[in-house]
Amino acid sequence: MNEQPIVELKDVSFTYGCHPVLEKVNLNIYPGDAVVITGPNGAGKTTLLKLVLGQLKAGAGSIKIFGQDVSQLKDRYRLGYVAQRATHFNSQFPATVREVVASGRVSRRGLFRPLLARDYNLVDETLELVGLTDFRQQPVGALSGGQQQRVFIARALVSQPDLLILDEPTTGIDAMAQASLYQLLRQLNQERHITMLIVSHELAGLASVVTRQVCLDKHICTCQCHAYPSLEAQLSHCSRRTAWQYAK
Ligand SMILES: Nc1ncnc2c1ncn2[C@@H]1O[C@H](COP(=O)(O)OP(=O)(O)OP(=O)(O)O)[C@@H](O)[C@H]1O
Repeated sequence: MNEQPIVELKDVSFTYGCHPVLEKVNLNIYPGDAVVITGPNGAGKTTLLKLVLGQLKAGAGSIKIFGQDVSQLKDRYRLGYVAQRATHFNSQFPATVREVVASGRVSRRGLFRPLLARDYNLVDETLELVGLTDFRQQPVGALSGGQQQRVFIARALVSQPDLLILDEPTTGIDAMAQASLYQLLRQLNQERHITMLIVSHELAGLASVVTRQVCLDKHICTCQCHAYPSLEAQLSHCSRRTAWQYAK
């Protein structure tokens, strides 16, 4: 592939104190990819996302985002991030859905520059895209878990990121909300061409969304891009592998 990767991890290692978590991890993500990272609890998946976001610094190796060293990246709004358990929201929190989504525009505009009419137009378009137009004036704490997850996806999308990063996006939401979230993610990737990096254990549900799966165990990241006749076969292999790792 000649295209420049959006994310390029080369021999990345990371240690919390004296507890090694990632060792010589290599991973490239290209424009248009929808990559899911799976692996057992404690494998280092969230740690890897934090390294990509520049929230943690690798102990060894290099991380490039849009071709720049992650520590030099200026346009942070190009990375849209929905954290794990983003939906564990205080139900008394007074902000409306529209206000929470609009706050995602601040990183694009700059902290001291007020939002303009065109920013609010984009907020409303994004609310429409995620199916929350009718809820825009409601307090975000009053929404269901699945609806709140959409609010946070909209908040990440409204800065018009080149890469959307989602950590366990389906945690705590029911099967119907999960199915509609998968449909939204598929639409964002296939129709809007948004590149995605998703951490999830929900392999079956994501089969129709992702273009590639990466299995992360504590030390090794294995990309099995072309080894299987179908994505389903690849996912099935990785599920078995993960189950085996749990059983160890
Ligand atoms: N701030 C921290 N300080 C010390 N150790 C940490 C810290 N954060 C995570 N760890 C440890 O690092 C390892 C990897 O954690 P991480 O959260 O990246 O795993 P994960 O694969 O995302 O797990 P899960 O699937 O449970 O979310 C775990 O053993 C965890 O206990």
